[in-house]
Amino acid sequence: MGGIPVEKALSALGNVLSGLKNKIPFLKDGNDDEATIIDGKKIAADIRLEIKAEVDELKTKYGGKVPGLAVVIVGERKDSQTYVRMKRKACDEVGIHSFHSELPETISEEELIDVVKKYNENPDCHGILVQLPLPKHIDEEKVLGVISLEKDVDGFHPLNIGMLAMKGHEPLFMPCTPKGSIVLLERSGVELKGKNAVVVGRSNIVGMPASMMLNKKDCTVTVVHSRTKNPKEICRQADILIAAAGSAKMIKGDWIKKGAAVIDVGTNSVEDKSKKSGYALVGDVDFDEAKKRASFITPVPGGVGPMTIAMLLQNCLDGGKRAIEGTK
Ligand SMILES: Nc1nc(=O)c2c([nH]1)NC[C@@H]1CN(c3ccc(C(=O)N[C@@H](CCC(=O)O)C(=O)O)cc3)C=[N+]21
Repeated sequence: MGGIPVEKALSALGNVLSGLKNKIPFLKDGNDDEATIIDGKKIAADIRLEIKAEVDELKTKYGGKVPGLAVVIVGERKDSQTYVRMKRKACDEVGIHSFHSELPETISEEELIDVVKKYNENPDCHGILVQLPLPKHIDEEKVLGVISLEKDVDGFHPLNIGMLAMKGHEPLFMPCTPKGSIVLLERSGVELKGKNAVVVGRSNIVGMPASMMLNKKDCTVTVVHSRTKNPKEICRQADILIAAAGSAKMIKGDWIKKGAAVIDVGTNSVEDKSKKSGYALVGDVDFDEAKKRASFITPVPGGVGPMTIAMLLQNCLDGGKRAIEGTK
């Protein structure tokens, strides 16, 4: 069971050791005051290898059956097309079959719902992802609510979110970005139990589920949002800080408690003439300032982003396994 135990253990150990290195004076290299940078790209690549091994195992055991993911994209937004391309490539890499529906901007809500229902009924499809945002004439929640609970690999269905919130319940799937943030902390050896965690932002897809997941991990959680009176003072109490506000570099060095672990979920594109594309991706945290105070910090890009996709693959594998093995 569980793929390649030796490589897996060594890699996990490597991640924890590179985290510990900064904590133990004689192991530490470089500047004492700088945080360990959590390498999301590397951790996501490790996870993809683990997933690939499990997909292969499933395939051998069940006569060639593999998990299947349907990706539904409406319209021609450049960023959505990029994300969808990355998801497709990641599926190919681990051996998950992917189905694609590229639908015109003008599609009606009913037609889109029919596409989702077809995938609900397709036994070779174990996960359905409707790329957000959808065009304005379509009610996102209505469409997401049609996705079968067992195939809700984004974890956005109200019942999955409800089970995440409730004590004594576990959702079938958890949203990928906050789940990826927590896996980054765990694989870096950051203890969560009893810690003060602050989540900046309360969106349905990141901030709100992140706060519930941290609560389930026994953190004491505070949510900071646009109406919070003293966000800086509250952030300064955080042992764990998750920034998901969607505002470039809003979290400055003096918002960070010394030794905090900082996960930056922001992906803001800002103009940058030195780049060929004309823009650069920056987080919600002022990275250069924050790394002087934090003990751990994620970069943007290369932090949470790659983990979002790794967690999507993990959710597909989990859904595919439940369906193929006939368990619930
Ligand atoms: N139904 C749905 N599910 C989603 O999970 C979903 C969505 N809709 N809509 C859009 C957002 C955004 N999202 C990202 C995925 C990967 C990176 C990622 O890998 N970023 C790279 C950089 C990529 C680049 O250079 O542009 C990084 O941070 O290193 C970022 C963002 C998933 N989303």
